[in-house]
This record gives sequence, C-alpha cells and structure tokens, in this order.
Amino acid sequence: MYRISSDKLKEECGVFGIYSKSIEDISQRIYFGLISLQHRGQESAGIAVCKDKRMNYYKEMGLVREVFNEKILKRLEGNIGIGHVRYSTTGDSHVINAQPLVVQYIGGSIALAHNGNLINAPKIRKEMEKQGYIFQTSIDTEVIATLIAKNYSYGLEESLIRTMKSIKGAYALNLIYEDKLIGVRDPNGLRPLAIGKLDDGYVLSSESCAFNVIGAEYIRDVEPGEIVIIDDNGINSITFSNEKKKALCSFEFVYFSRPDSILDGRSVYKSRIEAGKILSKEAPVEADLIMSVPDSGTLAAIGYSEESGIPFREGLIKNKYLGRSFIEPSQDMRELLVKLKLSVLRENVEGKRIILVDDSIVRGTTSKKIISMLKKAGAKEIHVRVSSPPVKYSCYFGIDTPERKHLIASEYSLEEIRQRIACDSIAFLSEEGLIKSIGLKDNICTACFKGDYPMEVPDTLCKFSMEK
Ligand SMILES: O=P(O)(O)OC[C@H]1O[C@H](OP(=O)(O)OP(=O)(O)O)[C@H](O)[C@@H]1O
Ligand SMILES: NC(=O)CC[C@H](N)C(=O)O
Ligand code: SF4
Ligand SMILES: [Mg+2]
Repeated sequence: MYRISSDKLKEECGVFGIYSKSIEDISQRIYFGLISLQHRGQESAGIAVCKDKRMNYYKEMGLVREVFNEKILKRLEGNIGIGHVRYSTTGDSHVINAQPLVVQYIGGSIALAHNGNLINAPKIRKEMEKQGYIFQTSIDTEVIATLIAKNYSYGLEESLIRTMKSIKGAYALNLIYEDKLIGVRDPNGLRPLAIGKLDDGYVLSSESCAFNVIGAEYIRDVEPGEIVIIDDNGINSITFSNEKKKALCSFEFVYFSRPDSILDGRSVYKSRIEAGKILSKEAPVEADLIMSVPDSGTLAAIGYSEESGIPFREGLIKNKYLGRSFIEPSQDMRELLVKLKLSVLRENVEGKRIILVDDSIVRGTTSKKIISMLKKAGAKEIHVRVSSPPVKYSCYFGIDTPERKHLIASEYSLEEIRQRIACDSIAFLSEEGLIKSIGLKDNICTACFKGDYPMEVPDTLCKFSMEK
C-alpha cells in the first residue's frame, strides 16, 4: 500500500525502556509501550533486551503490530529492555537504520534508542572516519554509540558525560550500557522523556501515555541536561550541562503528543483546550457551528466552543484505519486519498456558517481540500481558526519539516493564505497565546513560528548527508 510522504510535518520517534528486578518477559511490556507510542513513528520498530549481560534484539520495517508476534517476543528474554518506533530524520528509511541500534564494543554491547536529531553528527562522523572509524548505518544516532564506545576507558559516567558534551541538537535517549538502563535528555530538553515507576523497577518513555497500559506510575520527567542511570540500587542522576535555556518542543503540545500525556508536568489535553479558548478570545467570529479537522484539531475546537458558547458539531468523519501518512503518487490519487481519509457529514454542514478549527497549517493542503469539500456540501461561510501560530521556519530537531519555501505562511501573507485556501476568514493563535496555553512560560521551543532557535543551526541539514 502507499505509505510515507514527506509533504508535511511528520511525527518524530518514540523511545520506551524498562528496568525490572524480576520480570523476565519484559519484551511483552515494551511491545505494549511501543504500541502506545506508535503515533510518533511508523516506519520501523525494534526492541533490544539484555539478560545476564547478553544482548538480544529484533527490528524490522513496519508498524509495531506488523513487526512483532508472540514467537519473536518470547525469544526476547531479559530484565532490561528498550524499544523504538522510527520516523527518519537523518538516514534513509531502511531496516539498516532501524533502532534500537546495537553495537559491540570492548566492554560488551550497547543498545541505543534515539528521539531527536543531531546537528553536528555529519561533522563528528567525518572527523572520526578520517581516524579510521567505520560506521554501519547512515543515522546520526550511530555517532552517539561510537562516541560512547570511544570514551569507554573513562568509565560509565564519564564516558556518557564526554559523549553528551560533544553532540549538539535534540536527543532523548534510552540506552542499555553495562547492565543498566540509562535515560538522557539534551541540555535544552527539546524532546520529552518521562520516568515511570513499576513495583520492582522503572520505565522511561517519550510520553507518559505509555505508562498506563503497563501499570506504571508517572513520577517525573528526565530534566534537560540530565542522565539517569537505573539499576538495582534505583535511580542515580547526573547533570552534565548548565545550559539555562529550557526549550521543550511546543509542537509536541500542538500536534505530536497524545492528549493523555503529561510533558514536563503539563497536560497535553489541557493545553489544547486552553489554546482553543484563547483563540476564541483572540479571533471571535459570528457563526452557527464549530467544527474541527479531526483528529488533532478537535480539542482546540471544543475549547473554542466552550469559550464562545457556539455549539461544537462533527462535520467531518475520519476513517481511522488509514494511518497518518501516505505517498500520493498522482494528483488524482491525492484527491481520492483525502476523500478516503475524511468524509463530510452533509446534514451538519448544509446552509451553515462554520468555524473550522485545526491545530496547524503547514503547507495548507489539508485545509484547502477540506474547505472545498465543505463548500461542495453546501456550507454558507467557512471561518478557519488555527490553534497555533503560522509555521514559517524549518525544524532541525527531529521533525521532518518541508523546506521553508513550501511552508505556506513563510511565502504568503494572511490575506493571500485566505485566498489560496478559499475561506471567508482566517486567524491563527498568537505566539503569546500559544505560550500561555502550554503554561511552561518561555521554557519551550517556538522556533518554527519565530525562527528563535535555541542554538545556532546550520544553513541546511540534509536527511541523506551521511548516505554513501
Ligand atoms: O497544512 P498541511 O500541510 O496540510 O498540514 C497541516 C495538517 O497536517 C496535520 O494533520 P494530519 O492530516 O497529518 O494528521 P491528523 O489526522 O493526525 O491531524 C495537522 O493536524 C493539520 O491538519
Ligand atoms: N524522528 C526522530 O527522532 C529520528 C531519530 C534519528 N535522528 C533517526 O533518524 O533515526
Ligand atoms: S522548531 Fe518547532 S517543531 Fe522543531 S523543536 Fe522547535 S517548536 Fe518543535
Ligand atoms: Mg490534522
């Protein structure tokens, strides 16, 4: 079937790890955790486990449920394990680049799962290659594993600290290294990583939504610039950076994360409702009904409705079984696929003045098609309200954004966007409104809206820069 296109903002990756004193069928639980994180990456899935210092792993292209079955999971025995779902940002979408990455070094094996993107990986890799190092994959993540192995003689803690100090960019990591489960978050905390407690162990997950299914209790997040080392003695925490600027990705709240997750102590659900309420105050308009572009626009639409008093109704029904991404091989197929994904509920639309709420506009393709579908079904007026500011800049930190020239808001004014997507009025949430809705003050990254990257970024960062 057609899958994967890079014509809009894509999910990132998801990491999930467990350390348990006694559970040996840990892979079963990691499997559940990964299914809960499936929305973060749908290209490949993998699990690595460690039992009595022996590492075992399995990874393949596809969704978690396609990759694993009972037989495979049974073979993956161990009491420490990590898992990964991938959406590629550096390195081709190929099984050789699937994660966890397992490498052999002088002390044994290291397993590594990474969410994020390093901006200096090509440079480090080139320098190491000149010294004779060899690399098996084309992912940025392998640079981290190779640096840890290189620094091994400094001991566990120091090798990790030295490695983290030499890489730049976004990383939320899960590692199995010397029989310990290790979690690391980059100095700005761009990507989330939460810690959960089990009766006899701990869990590390990109999002806390994955804790519920395995009965873990959310205790806290790994702090930006923190390494947590988990073993039979509990959690040992090391701070490796004194970076002051915390910058959790605001798009996690807008779109990527599941609403039942808590990120850096803030509920994604509440932030989306709040964004809708603020949007309603910032950009009110007279209308009969509020509708959302499902799924991710729905909570903001509910918030808009609560604040404005205008009733919320479903106007578009989404086919749940298509997944989030598709290759659209031709224009005809593109049109068909939108209709396959969303269909109009004519009885709620005909003759109505509608406020259509979506969480974001990137290229503008979704809104343009939906507005045309609603108009064909007899909508009288359509007022688009977007619960995030206009996306004007590319992301370098683990989200595969289109080039700037394909971001509609980077090329066109508000009025031009309105004309291009053919609606009666359009308004975006303000940057202040977004920050307020998230409630983490300015401890968030807003670079794709404002261009205020939390670190110096290269002019370009090519996904295939390390492909040979
Ligand atoms: O302006 P565009 O380039 O079209 O991109 C923006 C749209 O893409 C996302 O939805 P998507 O269809 O990916 O998935 P969803 O069903 O999870 O909201 C987002 O929620 C917007 O609706
Ligand atoms: N989206 C991500 O977090 C990807 C992680 C890593 N950069 C990779 O491409 O595999
Ligand atoms: S640039 Fe945008 S998508 Fe990337 S980390 Fe910052 S807020 Fe998130
Ligand atoms: Mg959407």
